[in-house]
Amino acid sequence: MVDTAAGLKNRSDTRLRIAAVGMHGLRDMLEQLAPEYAHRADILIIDKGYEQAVQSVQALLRQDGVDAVVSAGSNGSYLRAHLPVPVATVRAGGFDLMELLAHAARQTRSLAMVVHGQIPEGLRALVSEFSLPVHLLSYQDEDQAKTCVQRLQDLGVEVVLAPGLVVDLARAVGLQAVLLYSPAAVRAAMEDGIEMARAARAEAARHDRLRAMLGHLRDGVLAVDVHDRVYALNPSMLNVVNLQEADLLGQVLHEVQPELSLQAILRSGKPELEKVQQIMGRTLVVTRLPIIEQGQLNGAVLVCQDPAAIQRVDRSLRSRRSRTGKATRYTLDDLIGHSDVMQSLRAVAHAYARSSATALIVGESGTGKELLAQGVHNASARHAQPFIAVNCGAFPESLLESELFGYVEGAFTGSSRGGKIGLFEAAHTGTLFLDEIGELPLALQTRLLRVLQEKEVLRIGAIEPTPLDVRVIAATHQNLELLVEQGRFRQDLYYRLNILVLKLPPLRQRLEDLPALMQHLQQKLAHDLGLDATSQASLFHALLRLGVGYAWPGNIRELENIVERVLVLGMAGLLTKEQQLSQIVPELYDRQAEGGGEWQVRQHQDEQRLLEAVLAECGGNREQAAKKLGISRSTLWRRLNRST
Ligand SMILES: Nc1ncnc2c1ncn2[C@@H]1O[C@H](COP(=O)(O)OP(=O)(O)OP(=O)(O)O)[C@@H](O)[C@H]1O
Repeated sequence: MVDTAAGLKNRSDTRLRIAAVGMHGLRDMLEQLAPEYAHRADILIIDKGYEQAVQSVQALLRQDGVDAVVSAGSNGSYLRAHLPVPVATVRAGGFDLMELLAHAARQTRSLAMVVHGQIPEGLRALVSEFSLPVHLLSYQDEDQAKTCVQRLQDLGVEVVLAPGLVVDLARAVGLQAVLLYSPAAVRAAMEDGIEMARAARAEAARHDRLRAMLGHLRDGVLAVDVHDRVYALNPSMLNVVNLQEADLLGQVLHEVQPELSLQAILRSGKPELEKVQQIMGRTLVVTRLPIIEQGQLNGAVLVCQDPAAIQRVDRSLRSRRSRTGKATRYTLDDLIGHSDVMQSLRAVAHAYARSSATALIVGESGTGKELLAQGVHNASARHAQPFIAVNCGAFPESLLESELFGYVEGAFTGSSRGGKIGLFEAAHTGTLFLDEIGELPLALQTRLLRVLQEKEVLRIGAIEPTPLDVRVIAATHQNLELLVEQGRFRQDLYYRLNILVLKLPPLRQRLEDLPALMQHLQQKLAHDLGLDATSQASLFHALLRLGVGYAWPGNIRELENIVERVLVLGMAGLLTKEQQLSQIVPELYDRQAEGGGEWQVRQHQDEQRLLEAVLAECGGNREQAAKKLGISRSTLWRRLNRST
């Protein structure tokens, strides 16, 4: 952070130190008056002018420090311009000056008064009002002071009232000169100096505290004054903007770093809270605040937060508050099936995992939509972040709204204290799986569209939206286009969702995957149930045979249920013979469930693909293939012939 009080080392517990700078007459007066202030400050008298005086004060600053300087005239102005500490100057004027003037006018008719800088208007008025016989002259620097003395001689002035420098020059050419500064004016300057020193000490202490505080902050902080000039910043801010302190400190912010500009705040005096902004190629959460002191706008502060840091805190809060986040179990490797359609689906799913765009999974119930969604999430860069699944058809509208979007405290009667985060927020940085999206009521479709477009969520009853980074994967078993036509699904939302589409085929269209699926489910369930399934090989052969001729309306979930049923009953000794299968899995025997003529035709095609797949797997060995399918060699031969 900038050291505004450059001359102040950490001396908050030591005595104030005042450098009193003056030569000749002023020096004498300073020496005379210094003991009066000995109990309040160390007064260090410097009998030098201009550059030499600056060097002496700087040497003191380097040693034990100086809190303030007291000086007068052009020397005082010079010191003020060249030193980093406050400078109090002796001011000649007012009643004090009138008294001096009246006193001198009584002694001579040829009087002059010389002042440093502008001749005060009051002095001019006084001279003309009382018709005082006084020449008024002024000077800015040493050269002008010499010219001034020359002029005094030309005018035939006998007595001159002037600052120390002119007094010396005048006396050197034989003029009678009186120091312009009265003891009262010098005392007033000493008082000013002590007051300034005290204020500077307090400021330095405040500054140190602030610096220590800002140094510990992880957020980048920067402050500007009313003129947009940077006067404070911390190391974190330099990290954020990747700049050196000198690039910003003392600079006009909007000129050197327009992206950070605080001008709007300096104009409006209104805060701008937590805006997500790109700064130096980084996404940051930026807050801009006005600095208002005693009702006056005195500057502005910029706070830059790294969203990753916020998210870490946020996530731990969310995980404490939300128990809804499900652990994912599946990867894309768990999506069993070697059929062409499944192979290309897996490849497309891997490609979609690389994107963060909204994805839509279409498939009948039980085809593995959630498995696929989890697989995409786990193959994506978000895999370590939450995966949250919600079934849009499982809640009444009002409940679903608060589940999805959350609410603020007092949003409605009965709302919990402190409000509640919605599933969108709970899935922040991760994936939200919206199952049965076709069931989403129209009003919520509008809200969902807003979230997808704006990437921010507005809790029920809230005014400020919360920025959000969630990948949405929606799923449906319905024909969304048809729902759009019927006015039950928003067309714009449909187009938003219909970007990356994954179509899961029903099991009956990929019966060649049946053996692998059945084997996988058998092993998985046996493992889950702690059973040994190897003894049931013949039962499963029979099951596979039956399955090939079945329409599987419940798809893989149905297959899973049947496999489980056979496994459990078989192990319990209640199912020992193939013949008993008709009682255990009657659906596989029920021709009604096959769904009519069209299915029959497709079923034969599927059967053909299954036979060919198994045959290929066994390298054309019909005996092995028949064994695998649980049918006799002759049946296999017959079926292959029937298909051709
Ligand atoms: N290709 C597959 N490979 C292995 N298991 C699968 C496959 N597809 C689905 N499953 C299993 O089938 C069951 C149902 O899958 P999932 O819940 O993902 O289906 P869904 O389409 O989301 O169902 P619904 O639409 O009824 O919610 C799960 O236990 C899943 O593990």
